[in-house]
Amino acid sequence: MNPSLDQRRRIRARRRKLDPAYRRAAATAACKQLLSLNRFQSARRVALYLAADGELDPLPVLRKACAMGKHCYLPVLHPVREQSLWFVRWQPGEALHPNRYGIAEPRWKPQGLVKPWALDLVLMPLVAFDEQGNRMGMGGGYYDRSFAWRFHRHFWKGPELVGYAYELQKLTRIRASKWDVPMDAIVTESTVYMG
Ligand SMILES: Nc1nc2c(c(=O)[nH]1)N(C=O)[C@@H](CNc1ccc(C(=O)N[C@@H](CCC(=O)O)C(=O)O)cc1)CN2
Ligand SMILES: Nc1ncnc2c1ncn2[C@@H]1O[C@H](COP(=O)(O)OP(=O)(O)OP(=O)(O)O)[C@@H](O)[C@H]1O
Repeated sequence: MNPSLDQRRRIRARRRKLDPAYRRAAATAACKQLLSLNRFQSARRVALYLAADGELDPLPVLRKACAMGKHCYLPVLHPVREQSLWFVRWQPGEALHPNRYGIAEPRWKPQGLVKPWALDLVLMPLVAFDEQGNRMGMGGGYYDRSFAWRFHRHFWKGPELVGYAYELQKLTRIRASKWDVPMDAIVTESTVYMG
């Protein structure tokens, strides 16, 4: 069996088993870590995600960011571009609908859409990471496709890509594929790993 498939399944299962009290404490602690970063404080347009499958919950960050006057965006499966993402402005209380994976997303409207390169900071959901900034996701290649243009940029690399995950999702080393877009930093409930 493909070892990374097996690993993906194992980590997802471990993540789902965390108890609610730990989840809440971790969501608060990770939010504090993120808020302490200059690159978060100076970001105006921030993309986050809505937690699914036991992911570390960025809702405290979303609330705080909105209160700080930042514009918050959520990933939406691109209607025509295969396995790619768009980002749609969203605020707590606005309507959400499940996408084909059952993950809640806002309905896109032309005026609320932003291209990935127009964001300042992207909080990336992930299944596993390593300290070098390598990321293993859910296996759809969505974030890799959406930020592949980064490979052709030498100076301006667009938004800061910040992984957001539980400490238990850290692996010693992830073997990156050529299409894997590395992250600039990873924030967990206990640490910030800087790329
Ligand atoms: N919260 C959150 N939102 C996100 C992502 C994410 O990782 N987390 N994505 C990050 O890319 C995109 C969605 N990507 C996903 C890719 C695969 C599966 C998934 O569950 N796949 C099934 C098998 C495939 C199927 O059901 O058709 C599985 O692995 O069991 C879910 C989301 C956009 N939104
Ligand atoms: N830029 C790209 N162009 C074409 N195909 C790509 C690109 N990036 C990834 N893929 C394809 O997507 C598939 C899934 O990639 P991978 O397993 O790295 O996804 P992932 O990062 O885990 O998923 P996600 O970003 O959705 O969480 C691979 O088969 C890969 O060939």
